[in-house]
Amino acid sequence: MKMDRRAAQVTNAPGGPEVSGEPLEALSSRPVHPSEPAEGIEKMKLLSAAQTRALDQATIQAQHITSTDLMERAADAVTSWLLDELLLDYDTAIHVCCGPGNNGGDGLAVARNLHRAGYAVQLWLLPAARHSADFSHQQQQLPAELPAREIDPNKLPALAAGAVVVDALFGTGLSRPLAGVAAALVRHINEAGATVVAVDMPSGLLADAPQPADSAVVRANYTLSFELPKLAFLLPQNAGFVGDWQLLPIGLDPEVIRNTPVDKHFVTAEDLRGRLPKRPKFSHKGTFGHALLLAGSKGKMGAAVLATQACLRAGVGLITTRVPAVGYDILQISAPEAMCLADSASDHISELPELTPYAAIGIGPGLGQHDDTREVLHQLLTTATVPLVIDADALNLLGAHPELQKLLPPDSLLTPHPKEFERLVGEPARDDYHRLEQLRAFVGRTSCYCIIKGAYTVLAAPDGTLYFNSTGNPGMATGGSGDVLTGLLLALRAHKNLSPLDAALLGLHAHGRAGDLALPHTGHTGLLASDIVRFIGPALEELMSE
Ligand SMILES: NC(=O)C1=CN([C@@H]2O[C@H](COP(=O)(O)OP(=O)(O)OC[C@H]3O[C@@H](n4cnc5c(N)ncnc54)[C@H](OP(=O)(O)O)[C@@H]3O)[C@@H](O)[C@H]2O)[C@@H](O)CC1
Ligand SMILES: [K+]
Repeated sequence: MKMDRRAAQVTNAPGGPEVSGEPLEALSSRPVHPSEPAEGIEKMKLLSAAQTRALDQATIQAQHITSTDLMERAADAVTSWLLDELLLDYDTAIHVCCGPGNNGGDGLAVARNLHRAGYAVQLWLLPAARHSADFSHQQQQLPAELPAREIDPNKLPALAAGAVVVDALFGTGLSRPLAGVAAALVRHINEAGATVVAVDMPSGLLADAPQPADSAVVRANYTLSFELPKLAFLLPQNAGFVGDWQLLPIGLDPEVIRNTPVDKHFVTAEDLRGRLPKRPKFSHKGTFGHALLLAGSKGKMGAAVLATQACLRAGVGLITTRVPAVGYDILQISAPEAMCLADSASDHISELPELTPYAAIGIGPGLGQHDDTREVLHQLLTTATVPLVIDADALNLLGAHPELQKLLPPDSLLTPHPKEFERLVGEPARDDYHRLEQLRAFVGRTSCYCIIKGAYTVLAAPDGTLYFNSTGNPGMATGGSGDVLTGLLLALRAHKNLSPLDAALLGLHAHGRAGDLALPHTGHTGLLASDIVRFIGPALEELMSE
């Protein structure tokens, strides 16, 4: 068997050239106003398990098909993926393990497809008191030469290391942690060393809620999800179960998806393309705003430099960077396009400059947590009347002095990583789901936008809607990457014609995309924050209106 271990190609996710039914041209020519919500971010809604089942039913009604037809589509999509992407050999042992519901029904149809195509399939059924109607229908369709054997808990199937296991035990219908034979089989699969391909969900994993820590969950190499991703795929605690996830289109009804209300989105390039206004021919530097950045302290001037450079590359009209005196030459030499305002203190920032000229203000990269700097932050929060982007030590100061959080102007954008977020809210999260609850509570309390950085950075809007970013790569987990994000976001917040939400979504996407564009030149290991800076321009260009 030849293995093709590609990364999940979420940006190649299924879908036509339309965004939520609205032609792209219409989106790009749409006027954008600062208060406008991010309409059209709905290409990849994150549905709950119950909503997924409802979508299944609604598709069947809307398209006048049977549930078996839909199951056949799902099974055909999985079969094609196995043949085209996993590049199965005819002599590879393929074990298809089926549960009692429609996930098991998918598995039966896949086994039948593979068997007909001449592959060496062994079919295993979990003992169950009841089966779904579609499962029973699929069972009747099995050819006589493909026996379905019931799993014997005392003699679990022998799974060789070179085998492929298709996990079709449980999908979105999982209602409780696995126990008994199911749990024993899952643990057996996990220990086998075979290549495990999960149909729709790794069995034992809930689509949208945590399961008890010691639950049996399949550790899949690949998870093939139908049409839309699940929240569970985007959380670090589930990475070991989900593996590389892929989306297989099965024609679920776009109109029904559009009308399904959700509070979580997976944001794709298709959602954002055309949302960044093109630079008009007669623009001048005032059109794109004058940003102020307060950053740097002795020994941490690199953060100020990287954020300044990123802000410039993201198309800001002008940037003035406030640095401690020690950083003046460093910044002037490293970012000659920026203006520099040196503080009277040598090693830290101790004075807030006059704020009148600025369209947006960023604070935090390399800032340090000196008492004087805390006072500067305090003054900034009480006097600023323009959008704020708050990062790094400014967040740590907010965490150490919670009374300052009450002063946060609405619509400020905070950019913590998980540890900074924990300091900000003053309490460790029990798990990734709890962290999302904390995030929602935080933005509800402060009326701010807040992200939590990670493989799928999540942005929470003040109304609690969550937006998961789809770009980026592990090479970006490197010093200075966050400073680059702050500079990029600052430039977009200074942009006159972008709403706070669009600025944040475009900035997060472009940051990850710039890292992805840098990757062929650097590899994961050699990727530096300054490489991300280099590709901000091309990444933003991809999102620009015609
Ligand atoms: N939606 C779509 O777009 C499409 C969906 N499709 C497919 O359908 C799948 C969903 O099918 P599904 O609803 O039948 O649920 P599924 O995951 O098979 O399990 C339900 C069964 O398991 C049982 N059970 C539950 N927990 C258990 C436990 N811990 N231990 C033991 N038993 C447990 C439960 O019994 P009960 O809870 O009633 O006791 C019931 O019998 C979906 O993931 C996808 O693969 C595609 O075919 C087409 C497009
Ligand atoms: K499964």
